[in-house]
Amino acid sequence: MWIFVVALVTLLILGYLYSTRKFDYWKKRNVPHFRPVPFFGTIYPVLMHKRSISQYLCDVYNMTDFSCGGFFLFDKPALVAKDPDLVKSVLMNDFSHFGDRNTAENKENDLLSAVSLFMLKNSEWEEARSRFTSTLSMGKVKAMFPLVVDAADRFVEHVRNVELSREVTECRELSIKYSLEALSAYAVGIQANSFQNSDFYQAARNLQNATFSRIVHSICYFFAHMFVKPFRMKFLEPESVKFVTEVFKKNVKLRREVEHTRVGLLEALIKMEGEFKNYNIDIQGLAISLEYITAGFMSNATTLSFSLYDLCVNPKHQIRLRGEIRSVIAKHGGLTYAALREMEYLDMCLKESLRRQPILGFLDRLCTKTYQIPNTDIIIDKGIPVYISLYGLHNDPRFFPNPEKYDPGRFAPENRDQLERFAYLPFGEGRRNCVGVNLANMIVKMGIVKLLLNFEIVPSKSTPDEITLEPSGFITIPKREEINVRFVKLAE
Ligand code: HEM
Repeated sequence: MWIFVVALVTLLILGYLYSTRKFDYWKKRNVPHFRPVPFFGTIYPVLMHKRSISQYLCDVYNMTDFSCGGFFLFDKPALVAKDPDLVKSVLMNDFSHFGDRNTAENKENDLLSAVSLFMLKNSEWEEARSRFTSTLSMGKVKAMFPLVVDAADRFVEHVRNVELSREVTECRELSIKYSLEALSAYAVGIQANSFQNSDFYQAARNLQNATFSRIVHSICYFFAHMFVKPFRMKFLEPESVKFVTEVFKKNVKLRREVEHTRVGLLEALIKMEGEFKNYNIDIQGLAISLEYITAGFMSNATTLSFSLYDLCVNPKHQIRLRGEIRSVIAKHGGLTYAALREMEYLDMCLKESLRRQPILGFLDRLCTKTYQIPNTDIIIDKGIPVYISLYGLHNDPRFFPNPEKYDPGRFAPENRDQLERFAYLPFGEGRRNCVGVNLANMIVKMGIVKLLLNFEIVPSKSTPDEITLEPSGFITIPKREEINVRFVKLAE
């Protein structure tokens, strides 16, 4: 018994000493920081599900007026870059020090996530990025336009047949269906039939569903790497990955057997077999197709639903936008790719919604070489994660006066010069920015345009004054059943 007690006390003392050994890291460097507690560092609000990762990083951002703020991931010091010049250095100028993300490496148990562009590191990332980018050239995105129009037409048809008779429509769920419909025809080569709640829709929906287990896994992938390998964690829900993999393989096989004239992602992935070394279509190819869905469809959908909410509760902007849409379409003789790109007010509205609710609330980078913060004597070591809080920057009154106000005018051409470029980063920046930005813009804008051409979006009896967010997961998610609106048919 005594031996057991002594062993336990010794273990606790050793654990305490180990977990606190770096707790003077930020103090020594005069960087303002949250005060850590043994074993947990400063991130217990995230572990207790009181704050999402994004909210927590915003708390660090707001804690200080200094150019950066420190905190502790368990025993490990980490930094939030606050000053836009420092943000620029981390994301762009000093990319050679910050080329990787601080995500767990887990090739053994979770190969498909490990080879995703989001997770890859070093030279493997460079190669994968050029493969991924080649599937999203301007020409390819333009070629997707008819597929997106088709999906948007089915979206309108669904609203007309099903939603118009409802008092309340939950906008996010609806946007998820449209977004998957718009992406899957290109990315997996099938019509998703989301509006009929198909099996494919269910599987894609579940890939990153905010269940307790997925939330724990994503917190560990970003913040607590030491648990990922021992507990054989997987970033995406395994059963859904299996389902999407089968659909992918079946459709690749079909494409090989029958020559297709359509230019889709699968054709591009097959073509890569002769073009890239270190490329296997069943691993790297599948990872690209899967990442279109994981990185793309929820982000598009949530962005669209926030935009529709903003237009619903700001009717004067909705009316102005509808006016622009009609006049640009009339000028072009139809809703063409060029017409969509010319809609300036649409662009301003979307930018403002992404400012208020960035879908990824933070960017993360890993310091891979000792680094001196410019114009200071602060040196940070290799291995220190550096975060950029998009919530913090996008809601900072220094860069966006009255940040709580919905004001698309901030992004009007005449105001663009006043914008602090590195304080507005909904798609990230630098060489690791969002590879799907053009496609995302096309899909989200098309959804807004088609809906506004056919319907008025008005508040329902349960439309909230403000959207509250889930304090979990790593992407921004509104609370369940939160974005409620009502669709009303426009007078002919
Ligand atoms: C409105 C929708 C979207 C938003 C707001 C969004 C936002 C972002 C952000 C903030 C990042 C991190 C950038 C950084 O660290 O600097 C990112 C990365 C990424 N996004 Fe998107 N995204 C959207 C849609 C898409 C789509 C449609 C795709 C795919 C077709 C996509 C694929 C990716 C990939 C693969 C990365 C990782 C890039 C890399 O590490 O090289 N995203 N996205």
